[in-house]
Amino acid sequence: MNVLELRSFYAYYGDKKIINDINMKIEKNKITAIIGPSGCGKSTFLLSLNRMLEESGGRAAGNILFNGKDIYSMAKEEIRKRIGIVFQKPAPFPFSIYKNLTYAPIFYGIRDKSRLREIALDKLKISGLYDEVKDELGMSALKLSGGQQQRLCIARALTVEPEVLLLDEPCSALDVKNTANIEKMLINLAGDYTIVIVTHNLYQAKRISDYTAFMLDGELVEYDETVRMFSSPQDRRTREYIEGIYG
Ligand SMILES: Nc1ncnc2c1ncn2[C@@H]1O[C@H](COP(=O)(O)OP(=O)(O)OP(=O)(O)O)[C@@H](O)[C@H]1O
Repeated sequence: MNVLELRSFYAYYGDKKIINDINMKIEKNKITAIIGPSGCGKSTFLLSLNRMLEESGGRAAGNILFNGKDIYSMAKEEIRKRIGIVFQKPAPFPFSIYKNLTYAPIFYGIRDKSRLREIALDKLKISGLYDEVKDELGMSALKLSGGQQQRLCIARALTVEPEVLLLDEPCSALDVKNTANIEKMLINLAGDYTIVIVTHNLYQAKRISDYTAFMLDGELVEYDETVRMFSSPQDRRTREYIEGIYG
């Protein structure tokens, strides 16, 4: 079953076409990796999926269906709640760890203190941070390490129970150990959430994703199960990209 479907989708910054006629279905509760050379439009693609494209000054044309409904006909707040996003640079709010985790649920109307605590602790556990911070929930999130901050940002994105989690190079500022922690977490999350991850790291795409999409100059060149894409790419350009990086 697919959660998101792009139909003849285009994205522009000014007159410049960044995304060119993408048709694609994104499978529910799977990890889909978006790969491609720098500047090919991966981030623009991701921002399009929850309408943050507009905030960054871009413009969309064509359709993106979310559970069959066009996201451009839905309220932005609803889209943001149901399709969360985490960026490359960990960016916790300059508040306590606990407040980072209750901020969005409070914004969306949850007032019950025990419910808020339950949400915060649950997401900390999911992110694997609980044991590391359980006695310091009142501490500023900015005092956490970079890897912990990024796990907190993912936990925070999950506090409003999105269906889809978008991640834009979430590990590129992290070391190997922190990257491994996040990859493990994402694999665990995939049973309950649909994950779309932009990565320049082909090994990462191979390790964690079920499907991989290869983009070039704003076009979707090839989209397939990750195992197939890496073992027998159908398009010469995909093969060259994969081989170029490896070789
Ligand atoms: N806010 C913006 N305003 C104008 N042009 C932009 C904006 N954001 C991105 N672009 C342009 O859109 C094109 C695609 O950028 P994008 O960030 O989507 O590529 P990318 O594949 O994610 O690149 P990288 O791997 O380097 O992050 C680039 O030419 C970039 O300069």
